[in-house]
Amino acid sequence: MSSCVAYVMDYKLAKECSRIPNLKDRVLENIMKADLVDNLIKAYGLCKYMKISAAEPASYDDLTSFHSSCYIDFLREVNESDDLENVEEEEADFGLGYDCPIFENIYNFASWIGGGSLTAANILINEEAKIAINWCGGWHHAQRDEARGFCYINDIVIAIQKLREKFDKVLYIDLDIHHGDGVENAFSFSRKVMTVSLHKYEVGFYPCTGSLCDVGFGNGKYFSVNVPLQDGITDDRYFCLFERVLSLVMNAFAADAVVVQCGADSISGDPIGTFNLTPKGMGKCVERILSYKLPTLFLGGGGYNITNTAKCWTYLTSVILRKKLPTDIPDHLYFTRYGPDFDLEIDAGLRRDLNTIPEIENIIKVIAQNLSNLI
Ligand SMILES: CN(c1ccc(C(=O)NO)cc1)S(=O)(=O)c1ccc(-c2ccccn2)s1
Ligand SMILES: [Zn+2]
Repeated sequence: MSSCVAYVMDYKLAKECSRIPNLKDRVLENIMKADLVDNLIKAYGLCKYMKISAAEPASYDDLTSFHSSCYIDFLREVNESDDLENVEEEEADFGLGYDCPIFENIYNFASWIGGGSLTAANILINEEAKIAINWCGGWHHAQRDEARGFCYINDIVIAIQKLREKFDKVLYIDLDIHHGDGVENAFSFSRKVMTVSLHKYEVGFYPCTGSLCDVGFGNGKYFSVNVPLQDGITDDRYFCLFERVLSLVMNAFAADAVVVQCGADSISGDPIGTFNLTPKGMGKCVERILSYKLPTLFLGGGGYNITNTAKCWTYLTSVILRKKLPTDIPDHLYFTRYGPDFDLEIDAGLRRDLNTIPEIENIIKVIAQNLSNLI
């Protein structure tokens, strides 16, 4: 059955990396997360409604379409090195170490990360589908010449640059609890890419950027939109804010395509995140984005309760496909990971919502003022 939705699977990412000895926890966790998502989507029988595409690895030229050649050359050097200790003195120059440790095969890992979203972008460019999904993508913190915040390659920037070969203006929407700083920085001087990030903004909360007055620079002034939030925001208040902000954005920016980062660390119960959203709440934002009827690329991102992340992205896949799913988790390879409730739904927690109505009204007022400069 032909479908307007394409689903990119990074098969080789998991295979390529699962053989790597002493792979760092965070990287391993991301591979496990991808495997959980793939298996849950398959278990719900959603693949029959999508065109399944295997990710192609990004080439050196693809990676250096955004990242500096000295950064990518260093990743290649590490990849070929048989003694990781002898590259340690340089790693700090490229943000490697701590949150982004180096490991064997790091270049191959990077090319698969970049390749998944690039494959999805090409599917939209070639009109093989109207919507493309890559839950393995969404690494929004990586900068031109350094890894940051568990992100080695900014697959989102690489994909947006590729989309702009056909679509003049691209709207980027970031729903991860963390500010999408790497994508915003890449396009902060551009009028052709509008970045909209809804995120927690609090002293000491990574990456500590994305304030309301952060609007872009030069020619790109007012083409960066930031929605700074506090702990505990709920579905209703988040969607009300999302709807009003995106209405202002769509009125000021005639997008030809949309890219959405759906970081699941915004969902209640995440060990790092402190919002109180549920997949249904994020799903209402996805439905609003689908109503624009534009070529759209959906990507993953953060999410550190990996079974909740798998539930969230499986639910969002069903929203994109307009298929209603039974809430009982179907039997499959990882069924036992979903106990004790074995339920697809994630309930909101009891966390208090620290976002007040006056603060939300002020956010809307300031964003409206800023975007009025573009009309
Ligand atoms: C580097 N950090 C990031 C960066 C990016 C993200 C992210 O998900 N971005 O979208 C999350 C944490 S950080 O300093 O906040 C943390 C490092 C390790 C953290 C941690 C690890 C386990 C449990 C709780 N917290 S938070
Ligand atoms: Zn995040």
